[in-house]
Amino acid sequence: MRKKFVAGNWKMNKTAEEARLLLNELIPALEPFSHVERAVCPPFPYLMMVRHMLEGTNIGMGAQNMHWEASGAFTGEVSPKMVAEFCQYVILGHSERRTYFGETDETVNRKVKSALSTGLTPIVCVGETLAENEAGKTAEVVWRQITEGLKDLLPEEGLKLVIAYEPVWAIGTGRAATAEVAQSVHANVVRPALAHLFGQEVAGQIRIQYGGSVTAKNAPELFAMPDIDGALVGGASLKAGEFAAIVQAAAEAKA
Ligand SMILES: O=C(CO)COP(=O)(O)O
Repeated sequence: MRKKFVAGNWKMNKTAEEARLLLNELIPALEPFSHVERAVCPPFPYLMMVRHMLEGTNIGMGAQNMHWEASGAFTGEVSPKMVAEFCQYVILGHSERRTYFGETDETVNRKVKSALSTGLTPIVCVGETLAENEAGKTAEVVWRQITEGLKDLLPEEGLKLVIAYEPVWAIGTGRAATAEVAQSVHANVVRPALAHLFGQEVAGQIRIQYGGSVTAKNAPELFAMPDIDGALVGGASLKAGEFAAIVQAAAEAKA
């Protein structure tokens, strides 16, 4: 049985004060749903503050990116160790990083290996663009992103991964994939690609989140699907009530 996992990707949003206010509301609202794994992923400058605020709760925290090198002359970058001082998770290979910051399957692969060797749980994002989707290339693109992005890992490392399927056309558009479409990609592409790398048994234990315009309204339908093991939430994670309602939907899901 895979434990549902809902993470909020705040992206480049909120002032420190707004972040503090959001968490003041969010922490008590998330408290009752401890059988769902839940995490917030704030911008780097707030990690220390948020770590303090989450002390004594079982709400996790992730960073939104990191470099693969341990240290050195990489102006503006943050190392895996720096992230691991504060966080359990790190989002890697988000489509916004691939699109705007030149990340590739190869750099994602380096980052995943570094994150794992530093004890972080990578949330590895994959997903096709609208053009790729319309050209019927979803399976091909997602298969490549997984098999290249996660290559040369041992099955026991595979076990520690979380995958987020985030179709680019669904991100921030208000046009989420239907539960059936997301389920089909999770079950027919993502999990088989994981099985190809790590074997069926390991693949069956890896959580696959869906991301892209997840709201309190569409979350119950998504979470009812057998291979949708949670969500990576963008816009809706910036509002305490909305994010808590998504976590509640995960807590109440039958699948
Ligand atoms: O990119 C996302 C999470 O990483 C999804 O963003 P939205 O929920 O705003 O569509």
